[in-house]
Parts: sequence; structure tokens; C-alpha cells
Amino acid sequence: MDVTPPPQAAPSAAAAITLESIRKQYPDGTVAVDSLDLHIAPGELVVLIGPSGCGKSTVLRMVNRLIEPSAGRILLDGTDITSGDPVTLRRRIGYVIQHVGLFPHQSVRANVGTVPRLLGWSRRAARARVDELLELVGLPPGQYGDRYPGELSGGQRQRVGVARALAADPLVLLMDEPFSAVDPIVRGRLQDEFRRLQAEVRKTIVLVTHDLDEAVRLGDRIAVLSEGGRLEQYATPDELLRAPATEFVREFVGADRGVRRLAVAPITAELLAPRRPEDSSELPEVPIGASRYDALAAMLTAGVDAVVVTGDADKPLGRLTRDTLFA
Ligand SMILES: Nc1ncnc2c1ncn2[C@@H]1O[C@H](COP(=O)(O)OP(=O)(O)OP(=O)(O)O)[C@@H](O)[C@H]1O
Repeated sequence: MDVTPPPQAAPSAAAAITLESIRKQYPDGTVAVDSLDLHIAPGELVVLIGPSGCGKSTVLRMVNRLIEPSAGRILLDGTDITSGDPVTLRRRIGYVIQHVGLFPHQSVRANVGTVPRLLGWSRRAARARVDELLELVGLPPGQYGDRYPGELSGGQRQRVGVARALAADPLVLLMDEPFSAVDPIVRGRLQDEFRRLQAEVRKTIVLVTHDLDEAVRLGDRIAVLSEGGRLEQYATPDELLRAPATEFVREFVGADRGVRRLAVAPITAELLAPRRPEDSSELPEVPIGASRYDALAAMLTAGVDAVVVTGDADKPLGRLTRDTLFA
């Protein structure tokens, strides 16, 4: 697989986020987040997940200071953001919420161009950026740029929200249940598109969701929180599903975690057994590095209990049996 970025891609800004002993106590005494430490690398997509009321949105909104922390520090690339002007800060941080919050009386182009305009970009530069982003989120500007939000589907509005959040090349993108207002089919499509988009722009993203499948699909790492913003586990989707760190996480990820994991756990060399002479004619082939789900699907389709795993130039490397898929 070629992972070299296309030569025309401009380097895009992405900051590391560090939460240090961050706490939020609301004026009525509720401690939404007690003392949370979390580090997010530049360009990483971290999902915050946990039961209702555990403090996910509070954590997210402290990063752009829509909510002020009661204690602790938040650093962007090592600089404390808890002092300084919150409005300036918010212009460097994209924010996408469930019900997008587009301006209904402004065109799609005007909506996406909001922050560049506020930042004083020239009309030409702003327009070029807006059109580039609309193209990137799959809404060709010639067709959609002059429409109003009321003339779009829910999924299209959500894409405009994402384009708007990315318009001024933010350091960080915060997303609070961004895909939950659309039906499951549109949601799946938006998630796929969003993954492709993230592979291209590589922003540092913090995404809040209730949906474990969404977390597993999108997250580079997942932070599982329990009440009071307590960090139960912070791990890759594969690790979280393979080895829940606490009883809370084990229950949260559910009894079917082995099945969910098939989609995110790759086929690796150590799972393979030597080939048998009769294998090549009988068994389907699956490339190394494909997901274990792909291997299971190939087995079920062919009605067999094993596949031949291939490497470079389709060279057979070994056989993978159904039992080892869950290892
Ligand atoms: N303005 C407020 N004043 C007092 N308590 C609040 C306020 N906002 C949130 N809370 C409380 O803080 C806790 C965390 O809320 P938060 O919205 O961060 O949770 P969440 O994990 O995002 O929940 P959900 O998944 O239901 O959206 C909850 O107990 C909530 O009732």
C-alpha cells in the first residue's frame, strides 16, 4: 500500500493535547470530572466513550473553553490554554456537534467561510479554501455552494459542519456525537468518508460518542470513562477489545467483544500454521494485514475452516484456521 502523501497536499497543522489533572465542578456542586490526565498525539483521533453523564462532553468543552476547568491544566503543543483569550483559541479549534448549528439564512459557502472571514482572510483565499473543502467532503461546490442548509439532507448538513470546522485549518477538531442525528445507513457512510478525510488532513481529533462500533471504527485510541471522568482504559480498539483493563470496561465493551474485534485485529504472521500440500487448490486466499473479519468472511463464503494467507506477489505464507481468529 502506498502511504506517501500526494505532492500537492499542503502540510496541515495539528497540535498535541495534554490534559493534566483536569477537574470540573459545576456551581451546584456536581463534580463532572474529578482529576483526568490524558495525552493525545498530533494527528491522532481519540474517542471518548462511556455511559451517559460520565463527563465526556464536559471534557471536550474544556478543551475549547466553552467550559472553564475548576483545576488542572490543558496544553496545546505544550502551551497552557487556560489563560489567554478564549475567542481567539476557539478560532484555532474546529467544533462539530450533533445538530450542526449552521446559519439557516446563509448559503453553504458562507457557512463554511465563517471562520476564515473572521480571521480576515482575503475573499479570494477564503473562497478557494471553501471550495476545496466542499470538494473534500463530497459536496461539489458548483452544485451545493449556493444552497441553503434547509435545501440539504441531514447527512449533507453534517458534511457542511465538518467542512466549516476544518475551514481555517484548525490545530484540533472537537466532535460531540457528530454522526448520531442521522440514520444508521447514512451514519455508516459518513463514518467511512470521515475516515478517508482524516487520512488526508490528519488533524488531532477528539470525538465523543455513545456508540462502541463508531469508537472502534474511527478511533486510533479509545478512552473509556466512568462517572466523574475517571479514565478506566486508554488503548487502541484492538487492545481494548482483546484485554479490557477493568471489570467496568469488560462490561462496557460487552460479551461480543471477540466478534467486534475481528474487524480491527489484523492477520499477523504469528497466527499462521504451515501450509499443507492440498491447501492451494481448496482454500480461499487472503492477504496478510487484512482484517480477521475478511478471513472469516472468506471462510464462510467458501464453506471451509481455513484460508491461505499470502504476502508480496501473492506468495503463500501459511494457513489460518477459524480457531486462531479469536487469539
Ligand atoms: N451546567 C451544569 N451544571 C451542573 N451539572 C452539570 C452541568 N452540565 C453537566 N452537568 C453534570 O455533569 C455530569 C457530566 O455531564 P456531561 O454532559 O459532561 O456528560 P456526558 O458523558 O457527556 O453525558 P451524555 O453522554 O449523556 O451526553 C453529569 O452528571 C451532568 O448532569
